[in-house]
Amino acid sequence: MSVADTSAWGALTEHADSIATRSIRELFAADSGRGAAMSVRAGDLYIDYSKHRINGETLRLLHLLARETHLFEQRDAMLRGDRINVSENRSVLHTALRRRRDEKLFLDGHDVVQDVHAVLDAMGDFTDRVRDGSWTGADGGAITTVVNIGIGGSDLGPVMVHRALREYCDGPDVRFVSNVDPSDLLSTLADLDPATTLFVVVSKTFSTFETMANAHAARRWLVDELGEDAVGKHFVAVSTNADLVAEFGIEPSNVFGFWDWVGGRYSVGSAVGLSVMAAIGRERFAEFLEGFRIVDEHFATAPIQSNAPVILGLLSVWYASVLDADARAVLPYANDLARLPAYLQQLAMESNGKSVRGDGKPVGVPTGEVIWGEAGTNGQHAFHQLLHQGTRLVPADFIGFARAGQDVASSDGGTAMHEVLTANMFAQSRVLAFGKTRVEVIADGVDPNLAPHKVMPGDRPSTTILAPELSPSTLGQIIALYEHQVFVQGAVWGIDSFDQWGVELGKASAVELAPALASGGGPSDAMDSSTRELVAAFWKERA
Ligand SMILES: O=P(O)(O)OC[C@H]1O[C@](O)(CO)[C@@H](O)[C@@H]1O
Repeated sequence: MSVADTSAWGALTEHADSIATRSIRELFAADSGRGAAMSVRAGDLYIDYSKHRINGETLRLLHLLARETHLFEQRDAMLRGDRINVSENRSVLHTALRRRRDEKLFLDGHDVVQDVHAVLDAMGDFTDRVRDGSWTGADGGAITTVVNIGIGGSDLGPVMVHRALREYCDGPDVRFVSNVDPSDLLSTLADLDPATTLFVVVSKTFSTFETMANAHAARRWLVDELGEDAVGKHFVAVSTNADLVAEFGIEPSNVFGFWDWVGGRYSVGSAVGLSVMAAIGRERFAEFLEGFRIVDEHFATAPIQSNAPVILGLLSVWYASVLDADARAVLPYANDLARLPAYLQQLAMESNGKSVRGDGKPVGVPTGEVIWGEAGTNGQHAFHQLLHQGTRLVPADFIGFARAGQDVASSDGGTAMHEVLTANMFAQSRVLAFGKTRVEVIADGVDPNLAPHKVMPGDRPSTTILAPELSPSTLGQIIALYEHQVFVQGAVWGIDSFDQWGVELGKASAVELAPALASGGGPSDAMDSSTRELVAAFWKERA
């Protein structure tokens, strides 16, 4: 059944008209306990969802929507390993990656938790050796730099986590190459010595064009300097495709596997996190996985009223589908989380940027969200103007931390910079929600002619996620929170959130066009007129 055919859907669309008559300011005025009532804890995360365009009736109807779309049955099906990725006939078990060693989860009669821990042990042994210098390069020296080559889910997770846990990195320098733009690889290798460099080629399929192009170029760079025999000491792989890895020349003992039941964008807790483990060590990586597990447990067991991913997932459906919001801003008030918006773009948009349901029928309501953002306070000096006074509805997620890893005094010498940062975060969500009326502006002595420019409409929704500190555990908790939020959206919409057919045609088209841009190529009459002219312009410029 389409979400649009549920009784909750009809009631929510009617309810949207009535909630539109009451601003967030009015909703707060009517209930002095709203801030406490509309907040929830998941593990170490305190999540405030009070500054939304909702009241008790909205939540009641969203809960009804969850029940009518069998959200909890779908959650349980995912967690026990049913093949809920219907278009690829696969289980979806990234949650198995964070199960404890003594747990069991049988898939087709086989305990996958044992497999997960066997790979984690192998990753731990390998990264211990890289970190303590006993894994040596071809000339007997220790490895000082690890270069992760991958793209999409084989890059965004490791990049984001490595940067987020910067203060925990005490292993080799780790760098990332993803783009097929040669400048990415060349600038990364420019100051490196092949003798002390280790490449981790990460590709679930081991056939992604960009990754293979970069891996082969890196291989040539290494072999030119150290010879063919050096490859085994300087290349390891993370993949589910053992045959193609062997063809590349990487020894089976240097391959860290994962499984078809881990989607690329859900894979940072698998062997895809190998370079992160090299940077932070196996103990910290275990804490990272434990963070995920804490929120997995919460998602699996908390009642609907206090289940954070369920609440956040239903709220995002409310905005995206009922209130027609196209976008959501993700605003981490932590510079080390600067890559979180990019990571969440893939997680949310590759998962739910779809218009048909798992059964191939149209979803029938607007789906997906354009996720974007920037670390605070930088965003305040760029796009917050539109958030505050523009005409578009853009719900925002603020993410902050009570403690900074390192802190310094602010300009007044008394306040710490982290306190200023957090004051900015709280101020932004407050101003977005409550705004400033004309009466208040004029009471401040503003010229009435200028007042319209200074009125802040308010009524701009946001969620605030506050954690004690940015640590491996809290980072795992935040990622799992978002993973499950995305699951909830997809389940309500009836979407298969775990395939990505939409990116395939573009890849095939690039392969088809490549000869026209390679030497001896050029425009052809078979091309559409725009592509033909672009190819012609490309060749003209090259000449
Ligand atoms: O790990 P692979 O197989 O190289 O794929 C990389 C990325 O390409 C995609 O398949 C499509 O962009 C992503 O889902 C995936 O994360």
